[in-house]
Amino acid sequence: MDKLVAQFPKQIADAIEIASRSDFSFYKNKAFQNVVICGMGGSGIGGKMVSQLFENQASLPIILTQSYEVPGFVNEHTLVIGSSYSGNTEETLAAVEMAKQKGATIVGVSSGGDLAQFCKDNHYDFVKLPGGNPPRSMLAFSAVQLINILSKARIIDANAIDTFAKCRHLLNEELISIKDEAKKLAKHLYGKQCIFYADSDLEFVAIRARQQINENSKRLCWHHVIPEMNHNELVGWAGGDNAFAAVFFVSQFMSDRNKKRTELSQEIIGKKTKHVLSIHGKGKSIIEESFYFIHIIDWASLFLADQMDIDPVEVRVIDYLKSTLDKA
Ligand SMILES: O=P(O)(O)OC[C@H]1O[C@H](O)[C@H](O)[C@@H](O)[C@@H]1O
Repeated sequence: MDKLVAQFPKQIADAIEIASRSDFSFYKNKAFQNVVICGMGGSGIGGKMVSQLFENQASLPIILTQSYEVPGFVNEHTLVIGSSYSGNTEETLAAVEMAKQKGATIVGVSSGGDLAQFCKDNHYDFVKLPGGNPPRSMLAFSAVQLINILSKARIIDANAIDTFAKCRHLLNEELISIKDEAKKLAKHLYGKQCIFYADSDLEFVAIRARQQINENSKRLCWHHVIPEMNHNELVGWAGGDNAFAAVFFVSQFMSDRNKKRTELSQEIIGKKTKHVLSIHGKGKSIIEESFYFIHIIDWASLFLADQMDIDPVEVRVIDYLKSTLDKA
């Protein structure tokens, strides 16, 4: 897993290369009214990332769905993107099948599996990713392909992918500080109940933190966002103590009001636990900044696993669940 995380900056370039070779026809003579991305876990996070990062710029609503179904509004004017790294995740496969029944335009993104076959059988456009790795380690690949599909359809800026190229440079330039921050974060989380907070525009960053600590470090944790947590979870901190470690991802692009809310939340939480850490963003755009945060998170989840002498790769409990479901 260390090798895969170290390759994250390079994966961005490799993913752009795959995107540049993709030859699509799905958008020709189509006037889409909405977009639905279907994806779970390590593939779903790419959909969440893209739907949030391009929310203000996109000409259409972009929704992520993480279940066996697509929303009721899906019809022949909907673009549905099925994103599953293995191509075999049953929720995603059921959702794209339902989208097909509703006459939606479908594009698949996977390394193969049943999703590849489904796209082949139905003559849907398909992007093939390099296979053989845990889906969560291939986020750059799935996110870049989603961006490429959306920009090809002119739903987002045609040059959106260029911003991703800049992320690679930022991650390479900042590697030492990224690893230092990740070590600090892992130390902060060790032996405690982890809670991640981010501005609501960057919820996917906090979700990525939760997912990576769950799967790589095998720890329970949760996340919430500013400002919504100010209306409920902050009160729950009445029961908080030093067993909890709070982490705030502080974006440079946060509104002044949310900045103030973050500071006040930190002050209030700081009265309950001495373990409150802020991680400040770097980068010239929110896209660069989110890749910066994600690289810190990914490394931290491995450092934490190492401190606990845990194998970050195995997800035996998910394998057990899936095989039991298969027999049911
Ligand atoms: O990207 P996919 O192949 O659809 O996988 C989605 C998810 O499936 C399983 O639950 C894996 O254990 C997760 O790690 C993965 O993120």
